[in-house]
Amino acid sequence: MSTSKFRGKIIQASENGNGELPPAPEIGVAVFILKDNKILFGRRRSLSIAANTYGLPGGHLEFGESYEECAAREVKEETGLDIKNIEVLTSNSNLYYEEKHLDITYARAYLSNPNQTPQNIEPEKCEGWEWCDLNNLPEPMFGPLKEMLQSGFNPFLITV
Ligand SMILES: Nc1nc2c([nH]c(=O)n2[C@H]2C[C@H](O)[C@@H](COP(=O)(O)OP(=O)(O)OP(=O)(O)O)O2)c(=O)[nH]1
Repeated sequence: MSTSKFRGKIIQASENGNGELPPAPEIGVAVFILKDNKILFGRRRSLSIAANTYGLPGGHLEFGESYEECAAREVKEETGLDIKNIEVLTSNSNLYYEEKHLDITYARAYLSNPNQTPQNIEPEKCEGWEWCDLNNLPEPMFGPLKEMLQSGFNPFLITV
């Protein structure tokens, strides 16, 4: 019988009655793209978790990918932008809405060509991209991201 651990407790596949294990944590990468004093945010559409909130470009880590590779790939897929100087800043783990366990790594990056403008390549997932000031952040914001920024996390200043 297969087992899994949930909140420190060993769980057997039969325990939830249908023979399924609890869902695995989701590994995500979200990218602060910095331009002058602005950060790129997009308003999420209803297909994804945290619908209608503002979040950073990003997505799920694929098998064999580094965080930096994931950051570059997701940014390109979602915005068409090429980014450079990608640095991993921090990670956090959240039980979000008590439904999903999100393990998110945040990276920072800059535009390879500062004249590039973001395109909304996945309009089914995002309403569009906006450059926002750190002192005038868009609302409502993706919960864990908001908590991090409200606690004083500053992607412009953090040294890694
Ligand atoms: N894009 C993005 N994801 C975030 C942020 N904060 C945060 O916890 N996440 C989590 C939600 C998901 O568990 C995970 C991936 O994000 P996503 O929901 O945008 O994924 P996606 O559909 O674009 O990616 P994919 O499945 O195509 O790889 O990261 C954020 O600011 N931006």
